[in-house]
Amino acid sequence: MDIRVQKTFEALFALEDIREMLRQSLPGTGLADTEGFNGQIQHIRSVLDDLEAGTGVPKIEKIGGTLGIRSREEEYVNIQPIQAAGRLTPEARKALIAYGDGYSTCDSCRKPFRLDKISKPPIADFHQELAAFLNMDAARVVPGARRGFQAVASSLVKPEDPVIVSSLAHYTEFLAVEAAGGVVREVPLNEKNIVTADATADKIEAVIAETGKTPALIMIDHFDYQLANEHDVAGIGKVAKQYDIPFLYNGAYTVGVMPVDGKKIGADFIVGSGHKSMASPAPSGVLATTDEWAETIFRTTQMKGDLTNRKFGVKEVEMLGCTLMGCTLMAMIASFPTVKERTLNWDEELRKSNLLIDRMLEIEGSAVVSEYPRKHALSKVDTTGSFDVVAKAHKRRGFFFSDELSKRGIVGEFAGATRAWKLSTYGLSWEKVNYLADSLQEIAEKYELKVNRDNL
Ligand SMILES: Cc1ncc(COP(=O)(O)O)c(C=O)c1O
Repeated sequence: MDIRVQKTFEALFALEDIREMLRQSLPGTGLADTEGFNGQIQHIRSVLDDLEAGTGVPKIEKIGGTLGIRSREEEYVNIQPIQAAGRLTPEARKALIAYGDGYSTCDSCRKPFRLDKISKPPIADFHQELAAFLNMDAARVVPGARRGFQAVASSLVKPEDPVIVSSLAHYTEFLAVEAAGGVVREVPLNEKNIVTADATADKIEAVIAETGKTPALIMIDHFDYQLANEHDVAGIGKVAKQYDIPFLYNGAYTVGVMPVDGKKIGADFIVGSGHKSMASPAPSGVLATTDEWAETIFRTTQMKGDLTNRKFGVKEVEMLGCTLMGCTLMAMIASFPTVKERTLNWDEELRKSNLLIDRMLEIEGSAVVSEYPRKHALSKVDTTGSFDVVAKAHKRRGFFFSDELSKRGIVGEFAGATRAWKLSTYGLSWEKVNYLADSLQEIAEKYELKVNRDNL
């Protein structure tokens, strides 16, 4: 179904739901049956009827505007670097409405009273599917990848313990280590801005020589947030085994967009971000582990009340009992079939990413800062020698570029950024990627920058 039609159906269902809720909560007030309300529902219905009959063109923009629906994906080419793979599926949007109440997932919570054990809706099954999806033994949902780092660091890192991270590690890894009292030790990048297995082993040796302590944990991002370069996680997994150091694989930029096999990588922990890469609302994420570590990370409380003797033995300490409740989790579950499916199309996403970068490199003075050819849909480019030259002489300065892009229906770049900036092609159709590439070259030529189309 056309995405605009799908969204319109959703809007209709939402309005009908709201009307029903108002009828139930405020019966007899007529609030739910005003002329405007019913008229709007009627109007949307007729538009959809026309569409079905093949006779009408829907004025979706108008309907979307009335309901406040964000329509950036349908009407624009959105190159926002970090939102692309987190955008919700229509199924997730429906789940948000249906499960909006905070504890709505808990209606059928029965013994042993824990989120990951609930069978209706099928939350327990989802946890198993998540673990299988990552080829790990156990999984929990967490409020963001950062809470996954925190759970692991808090379980394994003691005060003053060194923890190995990448020189491109995300700041939330630093904070997780700091909260546990540990100290980060960064692995340097090689000349291609990659973290290698050898450099990791050297850093471990250096830390042992300096502190007399074996690091308590290694945390490495498969693709980092600055350049989206791919780091040698499988090699680092082997090094971690050799030194007997637990290894946390940060899949914030991979879990949900490309296949991730925890056992193959040799990861003891896999952390993913729902709102970054799993078409889920914030804050959501996943923490998966092996049987070897599950009891440590998902340990249950031993605490007993001194006056009441109360115990809550089934609750997991690091999860604070239960984690994602209500619509956040249900939307994650609703998107999961699509998410699983789309990881199989990663090669195609890479072809689109490379097509765009190739065409951008045809603009004289443009460069790619990320490794190239691209292995990710997110890239950092440097247009200091092209669009920024124009910006310097333009009365709108750096904003000329955003003006030109938005005139062409392209959004999501950081307004005013004409030097080094990030963009993502994730989820864009071929048509949109080609249009984007054409537009960039068109803007370049408009301002007399040379475009070498030799590769075409
Ligand atoms: C590489 C990387 N790791 C972790 C995170 C944190 O993810 P979350 O927002 O799910 O906690 C981010 C978020 O920007 C990231 O880019």
